Amino acid sequence: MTKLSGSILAADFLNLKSEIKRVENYIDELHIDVMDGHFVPNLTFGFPLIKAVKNITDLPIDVHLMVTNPEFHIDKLLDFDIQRITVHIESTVHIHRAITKIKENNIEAFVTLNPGTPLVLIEEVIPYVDGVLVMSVNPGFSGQKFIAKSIEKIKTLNNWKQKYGMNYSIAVDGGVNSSNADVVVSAGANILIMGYGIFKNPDLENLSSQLRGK
Ligand SMILES: O=C(CO)[C@H](O)[C@H](O)COP(=O)(O)O
Repeated sequence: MTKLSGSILAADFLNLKSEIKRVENYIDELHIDVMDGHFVPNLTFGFPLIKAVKNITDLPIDVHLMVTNPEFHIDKLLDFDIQRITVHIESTVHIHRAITKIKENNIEAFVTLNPGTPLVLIEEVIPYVDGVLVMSVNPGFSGQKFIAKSIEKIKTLNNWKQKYGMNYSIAVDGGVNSSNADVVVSAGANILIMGYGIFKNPDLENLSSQLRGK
């Protein structure tokens, strides 16, 4: 089943409540990018924003830590009743420790990798994760163009499910929209994270009815 996840980076933050209310019936979850201006060249609010979003909606929340030393922040995130924490392979030398800690607290753990990072770097932790997020843009900003080579990564990850006898999720984030969503799903992705594709989409109802449940 394909899930749609709204990346609030593309929302109008001055009207965050109405932005979320406008899309919440058409999506399955919200994606919050926490950026530190160091791991990625952009800054966002961390915990106060998560708290604000939790007060607005009951949608499940995926927190994507685009920060160096993500393990410094996992304890604090446990206070927020979130569905998932996504951690970059490039951001810590202790990825196994970070994943284990997240899972011990009954939160889904996803590992993610930048477009320039080969899949082989995450292979060792595949047996421990609930899912893999393929970054299909260089992280930091909404509204960038989908990097076509990401399709190969999605296909390989899909094949690895058999290799490892696992049924982990495959999420994709960056430049996904109405025109390429079908290709991304056919390659094996089951969670489509979209900023512009959801918050700036005048025909979200149509996209949602086409993709959800597929
Ligand atoms: O991680 C991201 C970019 O770094 C975001 O999730 C981003 O908001 C995706 O937006 P879009 O779908 O418009 O590319």
